Amino acid sequence: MHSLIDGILEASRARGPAATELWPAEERRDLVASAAEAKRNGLIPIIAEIKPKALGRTLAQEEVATYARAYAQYGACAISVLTEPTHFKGSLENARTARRAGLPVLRKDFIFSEVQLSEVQADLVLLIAALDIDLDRFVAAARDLGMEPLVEVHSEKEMERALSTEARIIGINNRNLKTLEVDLETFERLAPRARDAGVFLVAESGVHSPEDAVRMVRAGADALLVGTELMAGPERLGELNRL
Ligand SMILES: O=C(O)c1ccccc1NCC(=O)[C@H](O)[C@H](O)COP(=O)(O)O
Repeated sequence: MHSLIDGILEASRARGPAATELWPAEERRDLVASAAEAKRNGLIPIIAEIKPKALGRTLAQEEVATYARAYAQYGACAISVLTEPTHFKGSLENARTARRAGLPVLRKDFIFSEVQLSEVQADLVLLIAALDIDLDRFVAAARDLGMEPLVEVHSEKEMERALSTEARIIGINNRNLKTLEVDLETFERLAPRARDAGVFLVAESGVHSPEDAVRMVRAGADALLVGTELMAGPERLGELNRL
């Protein structure tokens, strides 16, 4: 793992868990249904990310709300919110604020203990296979809390591990968490195996142009997760999600 990630995990351990909140089941929003609706509307389903790190600073809640509303307006199928504060300058509050825009919210963080799962309400929660957590246990624990797990992989071995769980949504991260290099070929290489298994497949990271977006869809993505490009201008979503 890159030393940056080691630092993130260390900081999280030092912070300790935030106050527990219980998920009200009737409020849950479904990524798969939302992606299907985007497709019916002629759009590439995009999970648009609120990634303060891309701007090099934390965001005021008003700014988070503005991004979230713009993402909804430009047809995102969900919003990903980085909640990690140390490196990504995110917060749990950002997830709560973003959810008011009406879309499903994915909590994106580095989850290595079950206690973290209860820190904030979300519709989906990211579980990173590379963190070597007990995926079966975490997938079940996330569902128990009313959150759908999105299991992220970056290699064939991690893909097999993810497919051996009850996960219904798998994300292939084009960013290598050991080197931080980004290569869209990663998705193209790993996608066929997941397609055969029939899971909902998300292409994560490295999408910066309509050509990149179409490339990921042609390779089998059911949805794309885009951060940096959209933080520079949420209106870019209106160009990226055109089929
Ligand atoms: O984005 C980073 O620099 C990063 C570094 C270390 C671990 C994870 C990292 N990113 C998390 C993500 O998964 C991305 O924010 C997300 O996939 C969007 O990627 P992008 O569109 O390339 O910003």
